[in-house]
Amino acid sequence: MLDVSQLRFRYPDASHSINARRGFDFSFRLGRGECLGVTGPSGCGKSTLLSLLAGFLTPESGRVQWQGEDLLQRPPWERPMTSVFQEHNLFDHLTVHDNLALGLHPGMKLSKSSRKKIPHILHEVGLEGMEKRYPTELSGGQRQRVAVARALLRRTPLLLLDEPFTGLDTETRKGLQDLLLDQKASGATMLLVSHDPGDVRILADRTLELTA
Ligand SMILES: Nc1ncnc2c1ncn2[C@@H]1O[C@H](COP(=O)(O)OP(=O)(O)OP(=O)(O)O)[C@@H](O)[C@H]1O
Repeated sequence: MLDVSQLRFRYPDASHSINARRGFDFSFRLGRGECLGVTGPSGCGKSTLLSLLAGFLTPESGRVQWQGEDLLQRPPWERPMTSVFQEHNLFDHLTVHDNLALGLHPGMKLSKSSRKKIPHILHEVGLEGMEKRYPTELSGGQRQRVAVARALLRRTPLLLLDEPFTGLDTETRKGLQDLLLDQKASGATMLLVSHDPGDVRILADRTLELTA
């Protein structure tokens, strides 16, 4: 279970937003294999919550536990989670293949069976044959699909998804949703930030509605 309790945070320079000045306070619990839809108006703190969980921001106080273990003590790279943000998920100087290989092994040392996973996942996200392209040679939606593919390959127990379907056509969106539903069925726990009630309805078991 992911147990987030009274996780408090305030941006040091929050002068330009009432919401951020007041500070944020998040509490919820999420079981293994569940998806929490995080919704609310622009600026209510959805991305802030994901950054706190991922360890990119440090809370003033509160608790984040996964399976009873305190995650706040761990640096971002040692937390059992993968994030997909709205953009800037990929390394522009690496090919699609190498971006995915990094998801499988930090030193890109892949076994034979791991190597086979790359063309397979590219096929699954509708990008077969694009291994040698660089992210700058892809559309925004294609880059997003590579980012989701990498998150799926990593198979971490927790997935933090911030508007992962932005800019995707209906068919691609449906394909990625099916992949994420499969991942959920095999036990992945997810937080899904989305403005789209349809995405939330399809993937989320519960919603956390944040207010501005
Ligand atoms: N680095 C920062 N310094 C100061 N304030 C910030 C910083 N980053 C975000 N904020 C403010 O904190 C609030 C929450 O931002 P956040 O990005 O979490 O909102 P959000 O709910 O994800 O919005 P959106 O739906 O538009 O992506 C906003 O008012 C934003 O202006």
